[in-house]
Amino acid sequence: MDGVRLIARYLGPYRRDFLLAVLCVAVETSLEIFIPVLMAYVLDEGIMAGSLRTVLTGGAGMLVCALISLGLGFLYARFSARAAMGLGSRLREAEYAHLQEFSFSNLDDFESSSLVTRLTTDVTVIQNALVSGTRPLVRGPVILVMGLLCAALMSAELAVVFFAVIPVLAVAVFFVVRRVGPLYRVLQGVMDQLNDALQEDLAAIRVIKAYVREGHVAERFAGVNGQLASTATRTFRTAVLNLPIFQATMYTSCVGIMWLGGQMILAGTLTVGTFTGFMSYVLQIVNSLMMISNVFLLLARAVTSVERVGEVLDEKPTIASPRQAVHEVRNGSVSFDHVSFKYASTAEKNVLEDVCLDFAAGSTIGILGGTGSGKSTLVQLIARLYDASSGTVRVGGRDVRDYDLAALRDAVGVVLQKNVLFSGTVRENLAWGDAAASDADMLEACRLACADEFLERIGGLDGDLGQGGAGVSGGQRQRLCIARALLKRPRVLIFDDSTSAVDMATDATIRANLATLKDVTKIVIAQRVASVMDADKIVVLDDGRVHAQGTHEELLASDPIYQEIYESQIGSGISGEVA
Ligand SMILES: Nc1ncnc2c1ncn2[C@@H]1O[C@H](COP(=O)(O)OP(=O)(O)OP(=O)(O)O)[C@@H](O)[C@H]1O
Repeated sequence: MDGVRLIARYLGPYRRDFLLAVLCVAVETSLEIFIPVLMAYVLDEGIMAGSLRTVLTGGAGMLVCALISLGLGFLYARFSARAAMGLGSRLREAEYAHLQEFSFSNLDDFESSSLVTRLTTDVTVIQNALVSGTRPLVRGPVILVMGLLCAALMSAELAVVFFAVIPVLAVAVFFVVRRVGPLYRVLQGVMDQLNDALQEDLAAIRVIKAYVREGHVAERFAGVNGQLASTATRTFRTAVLNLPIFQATMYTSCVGIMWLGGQMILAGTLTVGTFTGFMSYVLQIVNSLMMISNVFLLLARAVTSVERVGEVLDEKPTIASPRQAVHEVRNGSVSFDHVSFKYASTAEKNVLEDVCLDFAAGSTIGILGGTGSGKSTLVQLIARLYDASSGTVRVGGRDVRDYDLAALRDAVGVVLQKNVLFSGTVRENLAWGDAAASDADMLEACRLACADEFLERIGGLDGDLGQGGAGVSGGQRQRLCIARALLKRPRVLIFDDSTSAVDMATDATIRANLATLKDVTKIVIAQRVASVMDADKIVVLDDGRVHAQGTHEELLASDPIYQEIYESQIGSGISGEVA
C-alpha cells in the first residue's frame, strides 16, 4: 500500500497521463470483448440465415471496433510511456535531492554502490513495470470479468468449466509469486554487490595495475558475477513455472469445453455460431489469466524495487538545520564540552570519550595522536559532519546544533583527509569555495596554499584537471584543496593531514602563509611534529581521550607520548610518522 502511495505521489503531473493510459486500455479491451458477440451474430443471423446485409453490417461493426482498438492502442503507448518516463525521472531526481541532505552517518547506512542501483536499476524496473504492466493489469481483469459474463450469457453450462479451473490457477499463481517475491530482493542485493565490486575496481584501477593484481580482482569479479547469474537463474526458473501450469490448464479446459459443446450441438441445444463465439471467449479468458499471472510476477519485482527506492526516500537525514537557526557565526572560537562520540549507537566503545577542549578564536591548534586515536572524528564534529553522541560542541560560543547548517559549514572550512577534486578546470574547482570569487581572489588563495608554484605548468586557472582531478599529483591536489577551502574565507579552517604529500619546505611556507590569517582559527591534524610545533596549542589524543594539551615547550617538558613522538621524528633527525 505504501508502494502505491509512493508511486501516486511521484507520478505528480504525470498522473493524468497514467489515468488516460488506463482509460484507453479499458475502452480498447471492452471493444475487443464486443467483437465475438458480433462474430456470433454474423455467423448465426448472417451466414446461417443467408442474409448478406447482416454479414456486411456485422462485419463493418467488427472493423470499426478493431480500428478504434488500434487507435486506442497507439494512444495507450503514448500516455503510458510519458507517465513511466516522467515517474522514473521524478523518482531519480527526488532520490538524488534527498541524498544531498544525507549526513555522513546516513551515508554510512547505505553502501554507495547500493545507492547507485537504487537510483538506476530499481527505477528502471519500476518504469518497465508501469509501461509493460499497466496494459495487462487493466486488460486482464476487464477481459476476465467481461469475458466470463458474456460466456455465461452465451452458455451458462459451458461457462461452468471456468469456475472449476480459475481457483486452481489462482492457487498456482499465489505459490509462484510468493516464492519469487523474496528471490527478487536477493537478486537486487547481489546486483548491489556487483556494482560495488565494479566501482571499487574502476576507482582503484591504477593501484590494481601497480600491484599487478588484475588476476585477483578478475577472480573476485567473476565470483560476484557468477553469484548474480545463479541467483537470476533461480529467480527466473521459478518465475517461468507459471507458463507450463497455464498451458496445461488452458488445453484441459479447451478439451473439456469442446467435448461438452460438441455434445450440446449434437443434442441441438447449442448453435455452431454461439459455440464459435464462446470459443473466442475461452481463448480471451485464458489469455487474460495468463496476463494477470505475468503482471503479478512483474509487480513482485517492481514491489521490491519500490521498497528499495522508498528506503532511500524515507531515510531521515540525521543532521538538519533547526527551526529558528542562527545564521551568523560570531567568531572562530571552538570548544568541546564533555563530548563523547560513537559512529553506531550499537557500538560498545566510544570513539571519543569525554573530550573537553577550548580553542581561542584566531589561534593555531595542532592535533597529534596515533592512527585511529580519533583525530579526524574530533574535527568532523566541528562542522557537524557528525553530531556528538553526548556533550556539546560550540563554535563562536554557540552550540553547533543551533546554526543553520549551510551557515556553519561556510564558516568552518574543512580540508578532508581524502581530498577530492572534480573533473573540470582549476577555476571551476576553486569556485566550489566561492562561486563569486574573482581571478585575483583565486590567485591569492593559490599563493597562500603554495599552489601558484605549479599553476602555470598545468595551464593556469583554465587548466583542465582531468577526470576526478587525475591530472595533478597528490601534493598538487592537496594544495589546490587548501586554496579551495581558503576561498570560503571561513572563521575556522581545519586541515586533516592535508599537507602529508607536500615536502617539508612547502609545508613550512604554507604554515607561514596561513599564520597571516589572524582572525581565522586554524586546526591542523598532522603526522609530522614539525607541522604543529609552532601552534599556540597542541592536543595529544590517545584512544579517543585528550591525553595532554599545551604548547610545544610544555608538552616536551611533561608529556611522555609527545616526547616519544618528538624523539622519533626530530630528535633522531628523521621526519617520520606518528607511531
Ligand atoms: N565512518 C566510520 N564508521 C565507523 N567507525 C569509524 C568510521 N570512521 C572512523 N571510524 C573508527 O573510529 C576510530 C577513530 O578514527 P579516526 O579516523 O578519527 O582516527 P584518526 O586518529 O584520524 O586516524 P588516522 O590518523 O589514521 O587518520 C577508528 O577506530 C576508526 O576505525
